[in-house]
Amino acid sequence: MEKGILIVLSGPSGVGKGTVCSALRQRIKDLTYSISATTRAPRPGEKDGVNYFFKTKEQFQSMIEQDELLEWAEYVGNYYGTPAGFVRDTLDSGKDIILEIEVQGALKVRDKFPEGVFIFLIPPSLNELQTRIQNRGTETEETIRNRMSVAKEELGMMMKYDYVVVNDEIDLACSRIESILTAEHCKRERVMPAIKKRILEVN
Ligand SMILES: Nc1nc2c(ncn2[C@@H]2O[C@H](COP(=O)(O)OP(=O)(O)O)[C@@H](O)[C@H]2O)c(=O)[nH]1
Ligand SMILES: Nc1ncnc2c1ncn2[C@@H]1O[C@H](COP(=O)(O)OP(=O)(O)O)[C@@H](O)[C@H]1O
Repeated sequence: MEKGILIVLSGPSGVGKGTVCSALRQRIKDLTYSISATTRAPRPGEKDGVNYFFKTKEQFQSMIEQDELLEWAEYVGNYYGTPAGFVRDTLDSGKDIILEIEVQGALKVRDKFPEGVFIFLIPPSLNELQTRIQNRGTETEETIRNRMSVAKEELGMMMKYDYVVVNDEIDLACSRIESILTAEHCKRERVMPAIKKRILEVN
């Protein structure tokens, strides 16, 4: 069986990765989402095993020691990592998987999966980025300052990605990413299952 495609979506905090990713999963039903492990505290409404696997520092350390993580990174005082087994099993079953991770981790994934598709989401402007983080209302003023300063560094890394997508409007950003994925499937001489279904329905 043909392996699935590994997709990495990165971008500064508050750009809309989470929002765009869930909209994309609504549109592309056969896209699997990789749930990361983190030592960050859950935000209101976040659920263990849905948004993240919430871990203590000791549990996270043990995952590193047991070689359970495809990559991991420290980001603004917390650890984040991608469980390796789930990613490999999904790809082996022929399904595409999307990882929503920050830049340092993405570069490590690139070493292991050079054939992956690396997409960087950017805001229309830095002012708009700050407004989005503030309006989300999940961060303290200090965390927002730290995240904005990391954001500027991260934006400097966008040329290391295969594609840069502007998240001005959620629907537009999703369509751009969908087009990228369609093109990547074509490059690999495949038709995305969602498109195949659409064509069959028309005929
Ligand atoms: N390297 C790495 N980064 C991750 C992982 N999971 C999430 N991240 C990134 O960690 C950063 C902080 O995530 P989070 O605290 O949820 O904040 P948010 O991006 O503002 O929603 C974001 O850039 C995420 O994409 C992971 O498994 N590995
Ligand atoms: N295109 C957009 N236009 C306006 N607001 C957006 C857009 N995309 C996301 N948002 C809002 O910006 C905030 C941050 O989005 P989120 O998905 O949490 O970002 P990230 O996962 O990158 O940190 C949320 O309040 C979200 O509703």
